[in-house]
Amino acid sequence: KWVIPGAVQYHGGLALIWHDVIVEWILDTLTQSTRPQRLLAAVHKKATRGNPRSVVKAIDEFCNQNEWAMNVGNEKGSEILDSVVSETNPGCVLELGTYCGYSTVRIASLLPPHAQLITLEFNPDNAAVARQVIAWAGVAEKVRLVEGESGEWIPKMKEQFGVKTFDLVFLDHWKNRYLLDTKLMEECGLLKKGSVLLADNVVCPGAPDYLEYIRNSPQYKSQFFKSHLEYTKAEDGLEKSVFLG
Ligand SMILES: C[S@@+](CC[C@H](N)C(=O)[O-])C[C@H]1O[C@@H](n2cnc3c(N)ncnc32)[C@H](O)[C@@H]1O
Ligand SMILES: [Mg+2]
Repeated sequence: KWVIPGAVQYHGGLALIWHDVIVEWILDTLTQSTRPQRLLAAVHKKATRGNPRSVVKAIDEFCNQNEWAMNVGNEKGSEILDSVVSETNPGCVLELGTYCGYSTVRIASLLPPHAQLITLEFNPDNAAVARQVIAWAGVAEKVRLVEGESGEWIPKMKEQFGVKTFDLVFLDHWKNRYLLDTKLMEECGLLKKGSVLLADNVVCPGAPDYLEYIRNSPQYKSQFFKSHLEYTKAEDGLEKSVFLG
């Protein structure tokens, strides 16, 4: 366990430098493994195969007790992401940024029968871990994990996967891509009246250009949900934006 200075818990920028750069580098060096590999080991040890909520719980325990990781986390997950998924009851979902599959499992476990979730991840090591986490959770048949860059794959969604439009898009990849990929989804005709965009980390690390666009565009009705950066007390939140067509 790490004794974390108060400033690191409450200051988003410091928290990210500490957990996502310094501690990760130290632990990777000491253990000769990667954070996603350690997270996967915790899933295998603590979660029940075929039980998605036990996978989510095992990852949250690992991140609260052992080491921070960039999953959406339990606070934002249970209070915002789960509610939006349940209210939207989507048939077709796109997730941008899979990492280890934590939010993928959370979303997939709430989908109605026959719904499909496509999740994009460009880091092959993360994707390899995510595949195993998704399989362990027993939600693989609802999930198509696509390895590659969002900018390259969004334009191929219709032709490669037969997608008409997405009912829900969870944006949680690198923050400078939120705006570009939203405009790309619009251009590619992937949004319809009522499609919901849910963007994580709009405060920390922050996506100011995205917020400026989505809050001022007459094509969206947008709402902010205040919360905290995953596994910390630093300010963060999600932006839910409904496409009005
Ligand atoms: C914050 S993590 C995702 C966390 C995950 N949604 C969760 O809550 O469990 C962001 C991930 O997006 C991936 N990523 C970043 N930019 C991307 C892009 N343009 N296309 C595909 N993947 C991307 C990164 O490799 C990283 O694994
Ligand atoms: Mg996030």
